[in-house]
Amino acid sequence: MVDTYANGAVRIAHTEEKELPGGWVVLKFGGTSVGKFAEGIVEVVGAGTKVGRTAVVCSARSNSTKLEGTTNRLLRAARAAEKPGRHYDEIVEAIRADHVQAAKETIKSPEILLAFTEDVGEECENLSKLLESAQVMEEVTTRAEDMIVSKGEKLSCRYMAALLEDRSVPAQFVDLSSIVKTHKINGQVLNEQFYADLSAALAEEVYACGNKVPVITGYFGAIPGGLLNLIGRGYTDLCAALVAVGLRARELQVWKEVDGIFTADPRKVPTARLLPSVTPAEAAELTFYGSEVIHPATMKQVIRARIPIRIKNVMNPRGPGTIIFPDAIENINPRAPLHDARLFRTRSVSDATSQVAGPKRPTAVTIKHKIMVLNVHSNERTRSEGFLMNIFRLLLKWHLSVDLIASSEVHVSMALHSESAMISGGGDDEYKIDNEDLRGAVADLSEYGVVDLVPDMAIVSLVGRQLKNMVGIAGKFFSVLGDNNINIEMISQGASEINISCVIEEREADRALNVLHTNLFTFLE
Ligand SMILES: Nc1ncnc2c1ncn2[C@@H]1O[C@H](COP(=O)(O)OP(=O)(O)O)[C@@H](O)[C@H]1O
Ligand SMILES: N[C@@H](CC(=O)OP(=O)(O)O)C(=O)O
Repeated sequence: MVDTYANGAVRIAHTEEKELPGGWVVLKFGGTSVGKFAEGIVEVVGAGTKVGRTAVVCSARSNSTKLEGTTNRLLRAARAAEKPGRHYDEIVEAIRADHVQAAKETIKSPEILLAFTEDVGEECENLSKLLESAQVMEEVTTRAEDMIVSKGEKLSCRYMAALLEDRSVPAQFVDLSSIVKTHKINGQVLNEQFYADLSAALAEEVYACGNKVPVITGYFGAIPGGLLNLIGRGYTDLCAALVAVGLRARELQVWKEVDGIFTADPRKVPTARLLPSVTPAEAAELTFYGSEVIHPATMKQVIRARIPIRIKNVMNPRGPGTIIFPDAIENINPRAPLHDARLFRTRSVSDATSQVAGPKRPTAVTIKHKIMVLNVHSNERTRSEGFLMNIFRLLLKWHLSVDLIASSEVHVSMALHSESAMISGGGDDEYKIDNEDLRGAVADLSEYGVVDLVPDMAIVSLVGRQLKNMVGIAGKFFSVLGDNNINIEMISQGASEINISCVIEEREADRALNVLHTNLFTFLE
């Protein structure tokens, strides 16, 4: 007799699952991929099921750009619920219509289409109720906001599961919106035990799908403090990573609309080349300094579990992509898996560990936009140790985090990044500070020295595991910028042995990227 779950899925013994050829591969698809290439996703998943066990994790749908996507619409609905009137109704209706329309265009089976349309209706009705009650309470709490946002992934995954079924790939929608049992985590949120427990719980959800492909909501659970608050946008990457860890997957595949990681942003540098592989530390550095290919928390989890991450393109599934391959186990620092575990290093070129075969070259060049430099020149009364301590204390107080720092005994320059504008004006208008935290920080910092702000800047970074062995590379980096009349506001080199960064004017950013790529990458051919 066939052993089945309550939902009808065939139960496969866990031991048997592990014996299946190839093991588990976890596939993560972002919102724009679901929005624009849903049928391409079906093909990728269908092909995956032929060679091993496949689990799918999806973000909320975006028809064109993330800005106009479901998550942003849901957040706008939450803001509308904070004001009087039912202005959120039209947003809910737009979300509903959008999903139904997508299904009508792609799902052929009338039964599957009908069932999906009814599910969408129910989810949207429930969403309206959530918004209504938030309005009555005159507050959208973090918890309510998370519940509102979770609808995006639910709708998206219901759609992908329906489409897979329609194309004869047996699939099962998996809702993780209440996977986190708050009483179990004992107030300790996002520590390693929490992630370990969660990974195990996610694997159980997958096993419960039996022989069907699980289509898992990237939104996972009622984390105290809020998923959006604590993890931020891009939480689906982390969810996929935890599923991969729980399943001890053979590989985590992150499907995007770009062939993989390039030597520079291919949309800005036409001669950029696809990199077959990068190290976890390089990928982390690139993500932090503007080439956001993968959420940083994601990498930490999978690399610690020694699972390779492959970046692939939904528009070109046959392409090899880029693989982020975990380091050898002895080099993984369990507390900080993206960093070298050795305490003592040598930067000497004769160091045995630095004898890399083949030509030495930087891995990639990247730009981080929306940077502002904050300079503090100490007044003479303060001693240097106390000076730096006070500055960092005030940055903490005002929730400002520093991307890059250069300091002398009595002067400190810090590059700050913010997605939202902290300053307005410029051109013929006076600059003014729009952000409360920045205003508070400037007022407090002024007690310790003279403060000035330099807006409209960008960080340009050269990243590569071989940089530390490339004698003269820093000189070349700065002279290429100088030869092209690109003024450097601030330099930081040495803190990371795989990164050389400096701050330049935003208006020069794309030109800098191109001249650096031309001069530091192509001459090495
Ligand atoms: N070095 C790089 N390699 C690949 N993509 C890069 C790089 N630097 C920046 N990017 C940009 O990162 C984006 C990632 O791909 P995409 O799938 O479009 O993003 P998202 O997942 O945010 O929708 C692309 O828009 C690409 O232009
Ligand atoms: N839907 C969420 C979470 C997410 O991870 O999105 P994406 O995978 O498309 O970056 C967002 O837009 O932030």
